Amino acid sequence: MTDRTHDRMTGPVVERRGQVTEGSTTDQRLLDSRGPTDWVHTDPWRVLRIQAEFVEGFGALAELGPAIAVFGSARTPADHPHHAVAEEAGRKLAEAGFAVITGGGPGTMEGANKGACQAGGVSVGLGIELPFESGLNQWVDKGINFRYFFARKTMFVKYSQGFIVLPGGLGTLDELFEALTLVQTQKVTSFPIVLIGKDYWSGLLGWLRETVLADGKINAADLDMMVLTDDVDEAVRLMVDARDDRWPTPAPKRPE
Ligand SMILES: C/C(=C\CNc1ncnc2c1ncn2[C@@H]1O[C@H](COP(=O)(O)O)[C@@H](O)[C@H]1O)CO
Repeated sequence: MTDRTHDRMTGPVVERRGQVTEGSTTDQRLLDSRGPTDWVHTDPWRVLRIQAEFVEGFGALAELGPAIAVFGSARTPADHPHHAVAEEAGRKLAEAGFAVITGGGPGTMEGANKGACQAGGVSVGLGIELPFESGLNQWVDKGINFRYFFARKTMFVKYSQGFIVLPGGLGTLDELFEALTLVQTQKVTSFPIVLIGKDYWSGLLGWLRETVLADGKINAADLDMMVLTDDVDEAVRLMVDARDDRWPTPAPKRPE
């Protein structure tokens, strides 16, 4: 007969004989509020929190409809021309029937949310928990706060039909290059990426062409994934065209 008195069960994991490790059971940890709390910082527990971020994000955004993400610097002052461009982009995207998704933070994000909100559109902010608290800007009407960048990034790509990228720093570059990689590897299809700000972005595009392309690290066609413009109307038109290609106007219903 097996002596089960020394079995240790932690959820689905059973430990016996030499494999038994010291520690409390899951129930004990749940019910004994005086017990150690460091277990909530363990990886298995973190997985549940990550899962919860996906579940909450998918739930909150499932019925958003066509949306465009607008990226750009968190540091753009409200009186900077880039802020006005972001506001114009948010407004014109909303007027074209798009929800506008930003990182929900200050600067360019706030500009785009303000434009969308004031135009009566759906203004979304996907915030990120950072060591320096900034919170969702006041123009976000539907906001989700994420702990994990990767869960948040999934939401941007899953719920946007295109990206508009205004001048920005490392965060913006990360978002731009992630989108480019996803399009290049065909993880997303029919996904326009428009850079607004010729003066700001020309240097980067020149380096991609003259160094990265010249050295054979990308194909010429990869550069065509981005359109560079100063014209917000052109940026919005490209988004509308992509939407129309993807969802052509449904044929009128035949009378019953
Ligand atoms: C820097 C400050 C606050 C930062 N708060 C942010 N809130 C939400 N999203 C953010 C924040 N900072 C960066 N992001 C994301 O990256 C992009 C901007 O980063 P950049 O380095 O400024 O270019 C932006 O699109 C967000 O998605 C206090 O001012």
